Formats: sequence, structure tokens, C-alpha cells
Amino acid sequence: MALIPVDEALARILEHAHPLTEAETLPLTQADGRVLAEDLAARLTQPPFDASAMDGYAVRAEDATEGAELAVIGVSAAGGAWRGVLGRGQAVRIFTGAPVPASADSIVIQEDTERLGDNRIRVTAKAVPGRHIRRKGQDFAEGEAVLKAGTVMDYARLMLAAAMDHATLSVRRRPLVAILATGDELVRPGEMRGPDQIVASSLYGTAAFAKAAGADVLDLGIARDAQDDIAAAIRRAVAARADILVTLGGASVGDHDLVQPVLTDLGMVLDFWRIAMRPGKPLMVGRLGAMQVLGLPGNPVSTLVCSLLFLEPLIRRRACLPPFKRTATALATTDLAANDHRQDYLRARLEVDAKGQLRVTPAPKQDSSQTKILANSDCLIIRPPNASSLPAGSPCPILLLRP
Ligand SMILES: Nc1nc2c(c(=O)[nH]1)N[C@H]1C(S)=C(S)[C@@H](COP(=O)(O)OP(=O)(O)OC[C@H]3O[C@@H](n4cnc5c(N)ncnc54)[C@H](O)[C@@H]3O)O[C@H]1N2
Ligand code: MOO
Repeated sequence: MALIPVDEALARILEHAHPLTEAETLPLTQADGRVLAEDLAARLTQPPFDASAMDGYAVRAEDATEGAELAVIGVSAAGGAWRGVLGRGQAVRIFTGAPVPASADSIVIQEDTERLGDNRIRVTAKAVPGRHIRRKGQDFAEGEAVLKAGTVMDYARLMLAAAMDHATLSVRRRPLVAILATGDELVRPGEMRGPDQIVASSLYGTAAFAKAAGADVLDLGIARDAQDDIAAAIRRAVAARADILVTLGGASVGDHDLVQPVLTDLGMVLDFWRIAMRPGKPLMVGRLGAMQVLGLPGNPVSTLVCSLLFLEPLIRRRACLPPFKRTATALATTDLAANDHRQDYLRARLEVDAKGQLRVTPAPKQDSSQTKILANSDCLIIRPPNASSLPAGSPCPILLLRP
């Protein structure tokens, strides 16, 4: 099978990435980052009454000319309106957020008055009709569909939903991503480890990554390099109705690379295998019933680079979330070598120079097993297939690791 170009691989994955339609109801406190399943209409009018925007006096503007003396006949506070009617030459003490008496048409801020004692004030700057009054409904009206279905809820939109008097929201459910590590050499962090064993680090990296992309995660643990062990774990993913199964390792051509044969035995339709990219060449993609399968290569850096390129867009499409913008351009600080037929993703550091220009420096080592280098990088430099060498100072495309 020929190696598939990265763009084609992504397009073929997204072909089967049907946006999830099911909804669930969540309290506001759990709805951050979630997608509204239906239009959200205001359950009240806001403000519910004409409200003062300042601390001062509610007046009839025609009476409150410069130098006029007014009698203060009541107090309107936020949460405690004054219910009377203003007559000629009268004012009501008022505070920010308090209902404006219907008979007043302006607010004079207290800095523009003098207290004369005996509940009288002098106006030192004339009132202007309508000034400092927030009109009833100026934010939104009861019944108005203020937030549309498909909106991604964030802090500002949650504040608005709360103001609209919603305690719960109907949101799209998140895709469930089941993650399975494979390999006799793997243990969990903190577990007893034999001399030939290492920690299944990418189980944790991939789980955190999938959550950040907008998925729920089912940790299937570590399967031994044995067909029945791998098959049992995959059956757990099916039973949990996972939308996406991610396997880690066992994707290549070695005698212990059993993931693909086991999945095929269970009925997976293989879409494609092996991509023209580095790292990440052995990526395998298929479908097992309704579950999309991404078989990610075992080297942890390859795992996360493939997650960035394929798992994130897949999750976000299924979750009805917009894609993250990760691409940018930066000037290389060193010469970049010519590339072969695989699209290369070089781990690199970014800095902003004195002119505000982004500058990018590739790490000297690019081994796909080195987690420390990836964690200390800011981006990946994209080297397209067959790119010619680039001298230092050239602009090059990058992919941000942290959008
Ligand atoms: N003859 C060939 N050998 C290899 C090829 C090839 O084309 N021909 N491809 C190489 C490439 S590229 C990669 S990437 C690896 C990927 O192979 P697998 O997906 O089968 O991964 P494993 O062999 O299971 O593991 C590779 C490496 O990663 C470690 N590993 C595995 N899982 C985890 C985990 N969850 N956390 C941390 N580390 C993990 C594993 O111990 C190995 O060291 O194949 C090349 N070989
Ligand atoms: O492509 Mo492998 O992913 O070189 O490490």
C-alpha cells in the first residue's frame, strides 16, 4: 500500500466524522465549553425595569436646571424601589441598579449636586432627559432567542445564560474516546516495573489531549501483546458505545504488532494504513461498526503528533466544535535541510524577536521516542514532502502545540 498524503488522510477520516446529534441537560456550572443543542430564549426581560446607571438623584429634567433646589422625598435602592410619584421641584435619592420612578426622566449624579440639609439639594449641572437611565429590555427581552443552537458556551455566554434565568442547558453530548495502550513492555506510572519495561506515558498524554479537544475519555488500560487481551479490551470499548477507539502502539509491521489483525478479526473495515509523514507513518484508520478507529503508532511523540493532526479535528467535528487554529508562520533561525517524500514535523521552540516577529528553532534531536523534547517545544515546523533546503531567515509554516 502506498503511503497516503497527510491532507488526504485527514479528509478520509473526516468523511466518516458525523456530528453527534444527541443532547444532554447539564447545570450551568458543568456547561463550560459545551455546544448548545437548541436555541436559548430569555426567560425574562433585562433589565426588568428602567434602572439607574449611577448613584445620584432621580429627577424631572425640566425642574433640574443648573442652580435649582429640589426636595428629596424618597429613596430608591437596588432591590428596594420607591413607589411614589415625583411632583414639581422634587427628587428621589437613587442608587446604581435601582428602579427609576416612572415620573422621573433623568438621573443627576451626586457629584453634580450639593446637599443643603433638611433633605434638600442644589443641582450644579443641569439634568439631560434620559441620561443615566438603562431602559427596560435594553439588554434582551423575554422570549428573545438570544443564543443560537450550535453556540459554544464560554464564560461570557454562561453569564448571559444565567442572566436569562437558565439554571440548566441542553447541550450536545461529547464524543466518547476509548484509549487502549498495547505492549508487554508497558506499566502504569508508579507500578512495579521489570527491567525490560517502560511506562505507558502516551496513555496519559492522549487522554489529556482528547479531553482538551472536547471528548470524554474511557481509559481501557494496557493490553498485553496477545490477541485475546487486545480483543477483550476492544469489546469493552464497543460495549461502552465509544464513538472513537484510539489504540497506542502495535501499529507497525513487527511480529508483535497485533492491533490491526485483531481489529480485522472483530470486523473492522480498514480505511487506510500508513501515512507519508514523520513521525507517525504507521497510522491506521478504520471503522468497527459505528466506532471510528485510529491506530496510533507507539512512539509517544508519533502518538501525539498524529493526535494533533487527526484525532483533534475528528473529535471537534463529531462534537460540533469549530477546529482549533494551530497554523502560523515563523522565520527559521537555522538552515533547514531538504526533505524526502514524507511530510516532516520538527519539534521546535518559538520566540518573538524585538520587531515582534516569530522566530522558530528546531530541536537538535528529532527522535520520536523523546517526550522531554516534545514537552519543551512550542510548535512543530512543517516540512512538506520533497521540500528543498531553506536558508536561515526563511518563513516556514508551523503548527502550535498549545493553541
Ligand atoms: N521495520 C520497520 N520497523 C518500524 C517501522 C517500519 O516502517 N518498518 N516503523 C517505525 C515507526 S515510524 C514507528 S512510529 C514505530 C511504531 O510502531 P508501533 O506502532 O508498532 O509501536 P510499538 O512497536 O508498539 O512501540 C514503539 C515504541 O513506542 C513505545 N510505546 C508503545 N506504546 C507506548 C505507550 N503507551 N507509552 C509510551 N511508549 C509506548 C514502545 O515501547 C516502543 O519503544 O515502529 C517503527 N518500526
Ligand atoms: O514515524 Mo515513527 O512515527 O518515525 O516514529
